[in-house]
Amino acid sequence: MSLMPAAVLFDFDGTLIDSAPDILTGINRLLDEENLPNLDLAQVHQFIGDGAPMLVTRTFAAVGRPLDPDSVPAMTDRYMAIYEALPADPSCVFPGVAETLASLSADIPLALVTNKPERATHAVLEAIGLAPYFKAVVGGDSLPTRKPHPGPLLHAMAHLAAAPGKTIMVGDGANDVTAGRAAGCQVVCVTYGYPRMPVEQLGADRLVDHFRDLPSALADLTAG
Ligand SMILES: O=C(O)COP(=O)(O)O
Ligand SMILES: [Mg+2]
Repeated sequence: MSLMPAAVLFDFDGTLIDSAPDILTGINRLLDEENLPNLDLAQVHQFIGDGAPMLVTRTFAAVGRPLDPDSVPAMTDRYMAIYEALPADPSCVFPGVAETLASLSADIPLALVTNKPERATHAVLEAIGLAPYFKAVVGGDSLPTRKPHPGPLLHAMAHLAAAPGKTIMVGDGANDVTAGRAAGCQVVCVTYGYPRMPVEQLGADRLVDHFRDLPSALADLTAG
């Protein structure tokens, strides 16, 4: 095997899974309950990545009924209950992800570091068959901080006993790059996710158009 990092940390939404259609379904059911107009997929792509409370906050602002900050937690709980009741479809896994994670995880420890709440993250991972590949899972509500804060990445690396300088973060957005840099990691971004800005401008060390290109990008970065 070529030289590889000590560990790899992965973002979830937009990197491993195309979760936006399920998130859209959940958000629109919530909006229906509130007698509000529905969002479309392009809007949801823009609202994913900063955790469920921010998704809900952006949604209500977009349909013209901004939430009082005090009502965000309860509305987020309601959204998560709807989302968790939706069956996760294994076809949401991006091409090449399952095979690549299977082969990487045979050689190095992998962790998931997502802003999606932890309980829903575990449920989706189990439903789509990716759970066995991760030695640690950190969700957006697992710790007092979430990405772009480096805390969740540092927590995952401590769990894996992996040094930041030898660990690579793989994501799809600015939060992943900012958190990765702040945690002392190199960063790879996929180009097919939900970046909210041109992916070339995120400042990643490498971009990959397809998940199957990841092992060679990891080997390149590790070789320096
Ligand atoms: O729940 C979100 O906002 C998206 O989470 P991510 O960190 O897996 O992209
Ligand atoms: Mg993401």
